[in-house]
Amino acid sequence: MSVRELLFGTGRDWLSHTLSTAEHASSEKVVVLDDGTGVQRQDTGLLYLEPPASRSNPNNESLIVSAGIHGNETAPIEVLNHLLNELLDGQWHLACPVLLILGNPPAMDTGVRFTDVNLNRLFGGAHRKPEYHGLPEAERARVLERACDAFSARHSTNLCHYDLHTAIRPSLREKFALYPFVDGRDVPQGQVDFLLEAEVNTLLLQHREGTTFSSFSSTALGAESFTVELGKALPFGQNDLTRFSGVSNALRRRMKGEAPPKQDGASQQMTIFKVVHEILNTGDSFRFHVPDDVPNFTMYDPGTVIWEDDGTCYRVGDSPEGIIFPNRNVPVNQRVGLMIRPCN
Ligand SMILES: O=C(O)CCC(=O)N[C@@H](CCC(=O)O)C(=O)O
Ligand SMILES: [Zn+2]
Repeated sequence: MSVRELLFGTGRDWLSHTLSTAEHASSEKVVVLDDGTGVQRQDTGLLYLEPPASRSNPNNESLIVSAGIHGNETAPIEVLNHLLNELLDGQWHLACPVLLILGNPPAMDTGVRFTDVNLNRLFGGAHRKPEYHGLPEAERARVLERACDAFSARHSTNLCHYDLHTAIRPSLREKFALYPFVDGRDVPQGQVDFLLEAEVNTLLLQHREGTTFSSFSSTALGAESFTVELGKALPFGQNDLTRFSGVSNALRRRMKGEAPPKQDGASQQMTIFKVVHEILNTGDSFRFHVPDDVPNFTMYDPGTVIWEDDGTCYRVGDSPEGIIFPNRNVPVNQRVGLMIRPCN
């Protein structure tokens, strides 16, 4: 029997196993690969990978890599599943501890962003709020936080978390990352180089702490964390995975413990924006003036009214601002979009 079948059952791999057990927690299972790497299936969509103690970890790091926090963002899920299949098939050897996560299996199974409530607003303990009590996403946020806590307790040195997403709208800048806000922390150059290696050449600096998965791992675990947006969200089977080869190659290189490639200074440059305003749905009188079909990074001139309600009118300030993730169909008090301004 192949390693894949031992872990996931006849004819299955991690993704098909995760979809088939989406409605219930799968039992724990451990398999040791021929090269001594331990693979522990901790729960549905939750895998802990540990190289043998005798192997060196040249980059001295540990990685949490997640996808499918939104169930309809399928390309990053397929990317992680392919990388895992390569590892299980013996195509390369793992050098560092890795926690691999498929975030929201029931939503993945039905091809929706979430089933009851947006999982990526429930981290940092937000899942404990009474209004989320008993909802499947609240329980999943608790399970994921606990798994990340346990992983970081074992592997706290140079812990990094990449939470992979795709966007609802097209983007004028196709691939971009968001760096969660932590007071006084700057983005390390090594992380910028990794993002460029992954063909992500735009970075957004958050202006305050949030309740996203990357914000949780950054604040609570001290990880270097990013939400990474890799293109437009499409259903399973419709992704052109060649568009994701940058992130796939960069993650494989990190998992193998290889040194970063030499940067080509002229062509590789990160464009950085800072978030200047988070638009929230304020309730009955909230009016959002961004049309439904504008792409991410559409820029607005100073003075443009972006949103208003009976008490507030938000206008673009003294220099142009861009819109990210515009989405008027969110519950009261949730994010309708982000306004950004270029830093360089
Ligand atoms: O395209 C959209 O409107 C949403 C894409 C998405 O899921 N983005 C993440 C960003 C998380 C962050 O701010 O770090 C989200 O909204 O959860
Ligand atoms: Zn997403």
